Amino acid sequence: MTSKSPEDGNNGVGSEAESGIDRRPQPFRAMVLEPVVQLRREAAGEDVRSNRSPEARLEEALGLGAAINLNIVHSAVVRINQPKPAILFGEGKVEELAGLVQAEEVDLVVVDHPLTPVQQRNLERRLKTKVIDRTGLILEIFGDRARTREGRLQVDLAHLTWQKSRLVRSWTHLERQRGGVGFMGGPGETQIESDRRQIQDRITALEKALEQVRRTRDLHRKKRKKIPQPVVALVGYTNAGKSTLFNRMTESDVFAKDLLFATLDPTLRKIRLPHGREVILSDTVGFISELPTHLVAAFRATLEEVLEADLILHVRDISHPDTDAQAEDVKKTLTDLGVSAQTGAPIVEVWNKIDRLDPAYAEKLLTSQDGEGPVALSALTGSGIDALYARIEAFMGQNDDLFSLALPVTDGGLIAALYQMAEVLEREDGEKEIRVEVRVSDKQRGPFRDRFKPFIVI
Ligand SMILES: Nc1nc2c(ncn2[C@@H]2O[C@H](COP(=O)(O)OP(=O)(O)OP(=O)(O)O)[C@@H](O)[C@H]2O)c(=O)[nH]1
Ligand SMILES: [Mg+2]
Repeated sequence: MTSKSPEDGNNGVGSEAESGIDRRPQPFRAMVLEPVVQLRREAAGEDVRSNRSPEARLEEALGLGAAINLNIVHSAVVRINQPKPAILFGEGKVEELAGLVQAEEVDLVVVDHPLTPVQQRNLERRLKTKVIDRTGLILEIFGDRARTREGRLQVDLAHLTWQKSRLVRSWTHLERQRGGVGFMGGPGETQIESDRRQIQDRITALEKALEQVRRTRDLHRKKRKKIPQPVVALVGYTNAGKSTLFNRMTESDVFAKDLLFATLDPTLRKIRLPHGREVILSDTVGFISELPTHLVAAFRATLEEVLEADLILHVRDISHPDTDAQAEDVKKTLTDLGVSAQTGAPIVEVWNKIDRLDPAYAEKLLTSQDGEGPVALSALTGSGIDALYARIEAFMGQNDDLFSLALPVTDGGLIAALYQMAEVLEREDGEKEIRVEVRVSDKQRGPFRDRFKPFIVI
């Protein structure tokens, strides 16, 4: 649940002074490179990246850059015949890039490909500027977005674990927090080296703090479990439209933007479906291809809402050229998280953004829904949303039980408990007893019977 405490403010960078003076540092002049390793593509039969064209991948990388407000002055797909262990690219290419970095006054080079610590360091030396890879960039975005205490702790932990595993100087948002000015202001290499022990100490401290936060969360969740509403979780690739759909369904206004990783902290809200049933809807962080595994792990706690959901809606941007590859990535991440078709909650695909499709095709999708396959809709315009409600209701309703009860009017506690555990469909207050018709969900059936058995009429 998103909670804002006074300390949950900005991460330091980009916060504006009360006086209204904009103290934001100028955006970094960045260069984004999309390496295409020919050999690797052939060898990597199951590499999902190879399902995407280099241009599409570059575009996503640019989106990631934009998500952290980089001023991208140059971008290119770079073909590599054989990756060089020391510098990834060929000698000639590095020379050329170094010239470009100088000419364009580039402060940061993003390489959308995993870099070994050695490659990163060598490239930084040769290009005379900061170099980060995809993981580094995603960590930066997450660091920038995390608003709740738990979110920040998780990102810090993921960042430190990553840093420790690489044992190499790299700028991090932690350094910025320590008072640096933006990306470049961190301490020097020797300091990081000497900090290595401190990194471990901080990791231990963070793990402890997270444990505490999680315990509190657990308590909240246990409390929630006592309420009868089932949980419906929205998952999907970043920018698929989860938050937009969440806002439409909850009539609320969570942050939804054409921005990768707009949402980081989970949000839960209760909604009433057209037929009266109440469910809790949860919006969460989006997934992306090659989401670093330790980041997935760090966000496990956050994603527990998803793991424990009664129904998962997999929101897809069906208008995106890479929608199939994105769907594969999401499924893979869900599997990594331990949600599978066999063991986890049922998953319904929601094909979003049909307003961007050819109208005839969109119409066909809308009219050919069979109540079993994907639900096509537009979160933006609202068309098709009723079919989604109907689907959720069908899912929720299929295991419901209806009961008639006669309760003594004198027992207020009992009646309060009834409203906690069941959905009251009808109520008739008599002199001595209250007659009610109720609907009880699958997961409440056991406790409900234990408590109300003597009062059940039918
Ligand atoms: N045309 C169109 N645009 C949509 C639709 N749904 C969402 N969008 C747009 O897609 C962009 C991303 O929407 P979000 O709701 O922020 O996506 P998200 O899945 O929450 O993204 P993250 O939080 O980054 O994972 C926004 O610019 C939305 O306005 C839709 O049905 N049609
Ligand atoms: Mg979102």
